[in-house]
Amino acid sequence: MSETCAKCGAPSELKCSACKLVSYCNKEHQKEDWKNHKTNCRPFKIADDPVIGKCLIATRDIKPGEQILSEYPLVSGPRPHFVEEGPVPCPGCCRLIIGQQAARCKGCDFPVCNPDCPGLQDLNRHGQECLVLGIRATRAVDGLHEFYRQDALLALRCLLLQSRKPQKFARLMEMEAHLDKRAEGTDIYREVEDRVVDYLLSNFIAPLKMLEAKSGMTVVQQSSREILHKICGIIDVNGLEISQNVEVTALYPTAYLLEHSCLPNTVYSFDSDCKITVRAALPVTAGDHVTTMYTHCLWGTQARREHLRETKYFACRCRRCCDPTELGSFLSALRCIGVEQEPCTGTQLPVDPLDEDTEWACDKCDVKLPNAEVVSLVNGIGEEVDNLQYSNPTVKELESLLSRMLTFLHPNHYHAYTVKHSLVQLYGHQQGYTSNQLTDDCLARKAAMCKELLDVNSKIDPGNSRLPVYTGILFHELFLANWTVIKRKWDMGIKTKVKSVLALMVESKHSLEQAIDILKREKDTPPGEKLLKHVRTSFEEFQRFVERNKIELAPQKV
Ligand SMILES: C[S@@+](CC[C@H](N)C(=O)[O-])C[C@H]1O[C@@H](n2cnc3c(N)ncnc32)[C@H](O)[C@@H]1O
Repeated sequence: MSETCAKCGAPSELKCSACKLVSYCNKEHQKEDWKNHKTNCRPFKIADDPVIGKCLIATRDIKPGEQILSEYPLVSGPRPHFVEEGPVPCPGCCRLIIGQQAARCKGCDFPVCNPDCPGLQDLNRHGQECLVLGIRATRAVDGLHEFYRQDALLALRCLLLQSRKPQKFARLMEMEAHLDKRAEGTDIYREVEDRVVDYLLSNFIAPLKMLEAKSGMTVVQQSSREILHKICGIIDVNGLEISQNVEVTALYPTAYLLEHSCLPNTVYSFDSDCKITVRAALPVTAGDHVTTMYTHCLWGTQARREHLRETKYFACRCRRCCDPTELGSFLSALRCIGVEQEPCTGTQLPVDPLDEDTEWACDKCDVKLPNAEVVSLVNGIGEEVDNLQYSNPTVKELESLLSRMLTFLHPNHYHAYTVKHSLVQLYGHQQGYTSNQLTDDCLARKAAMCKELLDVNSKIDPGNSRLPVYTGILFHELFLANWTVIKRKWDMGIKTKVKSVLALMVESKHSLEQAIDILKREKDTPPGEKLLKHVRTSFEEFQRFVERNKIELAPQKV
């Protein structure tokens, strides 16, 4: 980022407010430079689409890795999850704490990480809401989660913005809340009414209104039920979740306009002050919509579309959703078992993936399946996978479930993917399957599984924007499988003069380089940082081996 004037080179503090990428020493130089800067400033415009609403359209070609926007949130706060038990976020810093054992805020008695947490005094964080929460005189004895509802804090923070930062409040109120889909009588209305609206109104806003009437001073101008419902809708539809040791939800002035695609062309990251930076993950051409992903990349089309319908109130029609094969990944596909007299080896795919009740048809025989049957089969297998995953499974248990599910599911089905991704991390590590104990066949199976899953990832996440840690793990585990094979061969005197060994060395180096390249961007997340450390250690060991044995490989970039 430039700290000298883009026009004259003098020290400068005034940044272009749109892109924050260039600085000027004064307004005149900024104006004079605009002709030159406007082609590099924010590379998008805001458009209004009849289906999507407001969205961002690229105004020039953008290369992968290039910054698209960077900005601070209008407001941020504890993620509004309904918490019935377990850890809760500290209202000062949003780090998770055990409420029952935690210290309490001196002002309002809410559980906090530490009474001196700097966020407790900060007006942009807990500082202002604390004054309102402190109005309630009673303190919790039992039912801590009912008494101190962290899930209502962000809504209160948004409400209080109107007196302190009216412009930010006005921008917030422009956001889509989908109130028509959250009207009285819906489950979400009842949930929000009970958990947030009644809670805030009866415990804090009503007493605040009495104080306002007595003093003649107004702290919150608008505090009706309707406005609180609207705020909760805005948070649910537009909030971005930040999970870096904290549980924060934040609302951004421009980034909220990123529309959804199941094949997004951007990736975003946050710094410790919740500043978001959005970069291109794929090449973006002038005129393209600038997109992100609101749902889970590793879910099949029906699960993703249902999630989007229920939480964001729209029907996704992106390229991946329209394609029965999901871009050739076959993530939702089933195996066709044919009929009794004529077993089949074909693949069952949805006839119309955009129809929630689509028929499924085989690509080889005439067998068709009703959607209800597919849903029941897939949900049943999904439950088995979840139950097994929670029980710390053994390799044998996972292998057995995988072999049973593959009677009905395509090998790339997302339930099979989950089991295989666990298996590749246990082969070579779990007792009985450590690298010394693995048979050559098992090593070959591990490497093949890694490659299958990497192939799926390259189709559904070509920009490595959604699955970087999954992909990093796969490249590293592929390296570990190959590495064990190489060392075994080496010990038998089969060295790089043998073509297959040299090829394995080259593949190993490539796997490590790919893993490091992808994980470098994840170094600020706890799982990314931990994995990157392991991969770098493997890379150093690999390099020492190459040097010691004077092996000639293509030049190394990392
Ligand atoms: C975070 S907001 C994005 C800004 C919004 N378009 C607006 O006008 O304020 C999310 C909402 O945008 C719309 N949206 C986003 N992506 C969409 C898509 N791919 N197809 C249809 N609607 C979409 C939906 O109404 C969704 O609930």
